[in-house]
Amino acid sequence: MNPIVELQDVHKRFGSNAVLQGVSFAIPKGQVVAIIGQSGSGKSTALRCIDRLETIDSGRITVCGHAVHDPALDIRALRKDVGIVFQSYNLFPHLTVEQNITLAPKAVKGLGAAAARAIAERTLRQVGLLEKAQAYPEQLSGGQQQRVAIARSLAMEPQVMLFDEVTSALDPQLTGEVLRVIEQLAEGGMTMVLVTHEMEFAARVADTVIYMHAGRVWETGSGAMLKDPQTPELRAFLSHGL
Ligand SMILES: Nc1ncnc2c1ncn2[C@@H]1O[C@H](COP(=O)(O)OP(=O)(O)OP(=O)(O)O)[C@@H](O)[C@H]1O
Repeated sequence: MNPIVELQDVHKRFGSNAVLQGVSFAIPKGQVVAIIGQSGSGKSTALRCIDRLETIDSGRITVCGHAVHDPALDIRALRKDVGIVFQSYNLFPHLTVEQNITLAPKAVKGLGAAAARAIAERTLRQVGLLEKAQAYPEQLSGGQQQRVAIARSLAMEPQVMLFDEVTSALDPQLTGEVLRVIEQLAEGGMTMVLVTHEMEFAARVADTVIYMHAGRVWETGSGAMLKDPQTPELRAFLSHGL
């Protein structure tokens, strides 16, 4: 089966800092990949390259048929197929939850008010927050705001979802509710890439776990890899944490 996301020998540097040094991996449709690794190992940069938030120096990235490495890429078309959720939720504070969600479907996809509202209703139900449609972000907990951010992304009906440490800013009791939403998306067959520090979650939900170290993919395997690491680097990472 053709992968829906593929990175081939991707290199990226910021000045003298070679952040990605030949990263390759491929994700079949419907699979979940978790990228783990020490702070600064290049996880977020790899994720951002997939959505062309960073341009790469060399290598190839193909996402949903888009040649992301190509300078002539249609970025708008790529972003319709790829949703990304960050650690910070970036909701508009002066708009209701529903207005936050319907904004892009109206502006980018040209949907009318009723169709956009129907999508907001569906995605809010998906994240368990239908009753908050008319609330403002400040009236919600951090976990609820993050779930709205996920609903907002889903409202564009992406084929691939990228999650960049989406629970890092949350208290432990709010982390669970966000992870449950991601797990339900996985069960629903969404193709996803998760950059995460939640090891137990990565081991349970991801089809493939990728351990990055110093800008390279060091080990790749199923969740079981985290119980039986092969390299001293992954062993050290798992025992010492971040
Ligand atoms: N826009 C940028 N300009 C310059 N350097 C950057 C930029 N973005 C990232 N870096 C550097 O690239 C390296 C990798 O950063 P990246 O955020 O990809 O790591 P990470 O593995 O996701 O770390 P963390 O778990 O702390 O988020 C770091 O040294 C970081 O300082």
